[in-house]
Amino acid sequence: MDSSLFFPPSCHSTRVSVIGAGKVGSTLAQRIAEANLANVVLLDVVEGLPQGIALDLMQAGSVEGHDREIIGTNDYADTAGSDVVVITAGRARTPGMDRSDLITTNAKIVATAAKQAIAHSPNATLIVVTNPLDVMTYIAWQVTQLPSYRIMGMAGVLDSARFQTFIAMELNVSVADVHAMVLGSHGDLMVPLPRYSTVNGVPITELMSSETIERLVKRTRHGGAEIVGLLKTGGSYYAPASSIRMMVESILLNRCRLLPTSAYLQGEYGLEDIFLGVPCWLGCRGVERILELNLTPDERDNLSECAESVRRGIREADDILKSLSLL
Ligand SMILES: NC(=O)c1ccc[n+]([C@@H]2O[C@H](COP(=O)([O-])OP(=O)(O)OC[C@H]3O[C@@H](n4cnc5c(N)ncnc54)[C@H](O)[C@@H]3O)[C@@H](O)[C@H]2O)c1
Ligand SMILES: O=C(O)C[C@H](O)C(=O)O
Repeated sequence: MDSSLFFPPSCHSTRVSVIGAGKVGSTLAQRIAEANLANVVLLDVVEGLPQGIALDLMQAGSVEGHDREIIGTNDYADTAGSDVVVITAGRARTPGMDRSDLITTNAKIVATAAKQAIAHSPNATLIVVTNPLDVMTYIAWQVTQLPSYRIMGMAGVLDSARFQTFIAMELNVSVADVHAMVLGSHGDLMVPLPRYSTVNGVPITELMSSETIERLVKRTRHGGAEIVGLLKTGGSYYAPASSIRMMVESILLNRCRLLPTSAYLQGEYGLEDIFLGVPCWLGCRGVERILELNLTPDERDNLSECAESVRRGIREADDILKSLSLL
């Protein structure tokens, strides 16, 4: 029998490359394959790690019932032609650390990873996850020179998911009805927006006292540190992987969902030349459009404070990368 009948020439399958096969990267690979969104290439510097995880995930696929290919590799050539590249490579913080303490280690990792990944996939949309998030997204943009709409950072979906969870837990209602919005930087200064957070359209300001809302806002701002304090050896990864999956899906399926995203600002919210969390429509071109919400003077001031702290981080990262001739 002619075996070519069983192996027709392969056609283009959507491909997502995940750089960094640690907790977040490997969980994301699982989420993407099990949602049947795309084939996945998982890359790490540790030999055997991405290969082992990919093989394990492929074998899970035979039970989960998807035919997605998951490749593990240490070679960027295997990521060629990716539609989306996600960077999760780098160190995670441990108790007592701030995300900004990771700048020295992660700036170098992200700069090298972004450059190599985009060299092999020049048409990809790039999503940065490594912390400190808004600083690392700026670094990736600087080294790749991608058009700004094709590069973004994931944090707002995760921070909003945390706020949504805490609201649902407090009111004892289904989280499916809760929609929340968190803007700004991925750090203690982030800007949760109770005015734009609702239970099936009803603003939470109608459902809770201002003291309760303030308590939930504070818990959201420290949501990452709360998990780091419990896990001790690193940070969260299930909710981050779900959040990245949602962004990847909106891009690959051109769903144009309105998601809080660290995006390049060129005058929006009175800010320029910075990546910061703002509401964006994500579609096949990446950041299709940024929504400028009406903010109160306090909310605007909080956003400016976020921008200042991100700028300090960018200056620190730039100095490190220049000293290493990476910029
Ligand atoms: N933006 C967010 O909301 C968010 C959420 C969770 C985690 N994070 C961040 O994501 C990063 C990864 O977290 P994790 O829990 O998966 O950490 P992890 O330690 O489990 O995994 C990191 C992986 O990166 C790999 N790596 C290191 N240098 C590399 C390089 N040059 N090229 C390729 N791979 C390299 C390591 O070998 C490791 O496997 C951390 O910086 C963490 O703070 C961000
Ligand atoms: O808190 C961390 O260090 C990881 C991540 O940014 C998170 O918010 O869970």
